[in-house]
Amino acid sequence: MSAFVKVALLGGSFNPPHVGHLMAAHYVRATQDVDEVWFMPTFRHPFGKASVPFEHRVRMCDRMCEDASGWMKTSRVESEVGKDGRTVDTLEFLQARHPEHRFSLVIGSDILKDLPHWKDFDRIQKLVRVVVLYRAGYPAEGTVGPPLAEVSSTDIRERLARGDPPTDLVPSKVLVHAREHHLYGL
Ligand SMILES: Nc1ncnc2c1ncn2[C@@H]1O[C@H](COP(=O)(O)OP(=O)(O)OP(=O)(O)O)[C@@H](O)[C@H]1O
Ligand SMILES: O=C(O)c1ccc[n+]([C@@H]2O[C@H](COP(=O)([O-])O)[C@@H](O)[C@H]2O)c1
Repeated sequence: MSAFVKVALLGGSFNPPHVGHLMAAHYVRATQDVDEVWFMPTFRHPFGKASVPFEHRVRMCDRMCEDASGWMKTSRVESEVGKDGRTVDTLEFLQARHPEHRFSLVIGSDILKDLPHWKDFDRIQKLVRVVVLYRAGYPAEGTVGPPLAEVSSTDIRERLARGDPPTDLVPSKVLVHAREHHLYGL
């Protein structure tokens, strides 16, 4: 057994979290030799993507983690790095803070087209193992596993906007939080 805690990081807006994120976490934990999966909501999105406040997205991710036995967590680290939300800076910060952990970075294949615009993706690949999941609709070289759920936060926000509650796509505890706080027009 490794002396290190092996942590897979799944960064994103989580606006809101959905079953695609949940399935991705389960898939990674089941197949990619990791002990924990951490959801890492954006604080300052590098491309300026607008979302409901960070605290709500953290709390919705927490609700999504509640039924797992501690291996699925939410990290507030993006609010602590103090820079402009670039993943390379977050990874350096986490590695300095947790020398006892071995991190990997998980991304969906929809993100591959954006990587030329990321800061220092070459350095990211030197710092950590990068796992690219096959997001349904985005086939690409080098992905792992079968196509994962065809669901996005964008679809969910659109359904909410037209009064069609996406109870089949969002963990029920996440929807409870969104309802209690009147997020997304609920
Ligand atoms: N259904 C899915 N299958 C595989 N990966 C996913 C899926 N949904 C999201 N991801 C991955 O999870 C990470 C965070 O995604 P994010 O929170 O931006 O969700 P999203 O559904 O893509 O949101 P939006 O529609 O608002 O862009 C990204 O790496 C993304 O590729
Ligand atoms: O590091 C970068 O330059 C960079 C540029 C854009 C996005 N990211 C990260 O990519 C992850 C997914 O973002 P998104 O747009 O799908 O919500 C999230 O963790 C972002 O911080 C990172």
